[in-house]
Amino acid sequence: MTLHVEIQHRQGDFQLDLAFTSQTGVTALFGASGSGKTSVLRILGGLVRPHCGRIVLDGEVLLDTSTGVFVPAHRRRLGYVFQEPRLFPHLSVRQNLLYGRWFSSRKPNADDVVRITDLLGIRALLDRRPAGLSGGEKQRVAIGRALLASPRILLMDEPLSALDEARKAEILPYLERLRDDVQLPILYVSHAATEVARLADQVVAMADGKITATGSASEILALSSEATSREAGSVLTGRVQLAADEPDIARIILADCELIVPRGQLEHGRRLRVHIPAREVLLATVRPEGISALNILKAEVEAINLQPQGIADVSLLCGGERLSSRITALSAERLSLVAGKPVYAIIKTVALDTV
Ligand SMILES: Nc1ncnc2c1ncn2[C@@H]1O[C@H](COP(=O)(O)OP(=O)(O)OP(=O)(O)O)[C@@H](O)[C@H]1O
Repeated sequence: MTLHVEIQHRQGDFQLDLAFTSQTGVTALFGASGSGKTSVLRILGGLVRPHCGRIVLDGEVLLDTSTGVFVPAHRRRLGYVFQEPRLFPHLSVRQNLLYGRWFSSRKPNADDVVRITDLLGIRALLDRRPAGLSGGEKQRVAIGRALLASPRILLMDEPLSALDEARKAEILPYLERLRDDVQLPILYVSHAATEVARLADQVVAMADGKITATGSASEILALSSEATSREAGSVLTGRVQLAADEPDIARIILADCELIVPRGQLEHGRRLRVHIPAREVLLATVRPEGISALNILKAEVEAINLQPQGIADVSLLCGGERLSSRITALSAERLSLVAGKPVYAIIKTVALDTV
């Protein structure tokens, strides 16, 4: 799958001006509120016609303002999942799920319904009404409805933002399954670094209607640019290991070290990306004792970048992994940090943001 997007569009005082190409996998449109992410999705979905633009999906031109091509929304075969599930309250889950077929050229059959309801863990809910479902269940039904319309790509607009942390944790593994098992291309709008770290193969960072950076999740989330500074940090990839004698925790096995995190809904053996915000990584020059943090990693200072307002961004090497720590310049000075110095990186387990 290749999606090529070029847009120039003014709405009120706001100007969108961007171009990007996304490949198979999950591409995240990542940026602060008001950066224009939803506007891009609405234009892609055919809900808004931009002043100037060209959108090509796998060689098919969906929009080209220079030649007057505008494929209407219902013919684009794109699945749309919004922040709110937008289910019909008077229809059962089954009827809600099948609603999307009216707009699909490929009608789902009974096998499709079984496959998708199993994938999303909603088969037992088929005869229920939306009013009786939890927020997480409703959103999984909304995802199922979008999938049953056989989309070529799924557009997701902050699909977890209306949910509490527990419901987010419930849905994230299903999105990972869509990415890994179904291999459905997803364009995922989010301002949450945690979700982007966990899901995205490619990140398009946006600010003020423009693209500020594109790259892998680890490249973009390591940046301390204006768009990401609050969440600057590292993205580490490992495999989940669960042990019967450790019922509450999971170990994330990385290249040369491991992290302990709350078990939550994590599945044994699954590849997982964890985002560790730089502000949650403390440094010590001797191994701390009598401390509640479970993750204390041996590391070496790679580089120190002094930032405005007395902040120091410290890049660390932990075995084969690169970890960022954001401390005050005063602390860096007091610890006499220099490149090559051995240190201990202390990560609060709850700060791992795997959920
Ligand atoms: N129909 C419209 N008319 C005028 N301005 C609009 C319109 N729709 C959106 N905007 C403005 O465009 C800008 C981008 O909005 P958009 O919703 O795309 O941002 P976003 O990054 O998705 O933000 P959020 O995460 O808060 O949804 C905002 O300043 C918004 O006020």
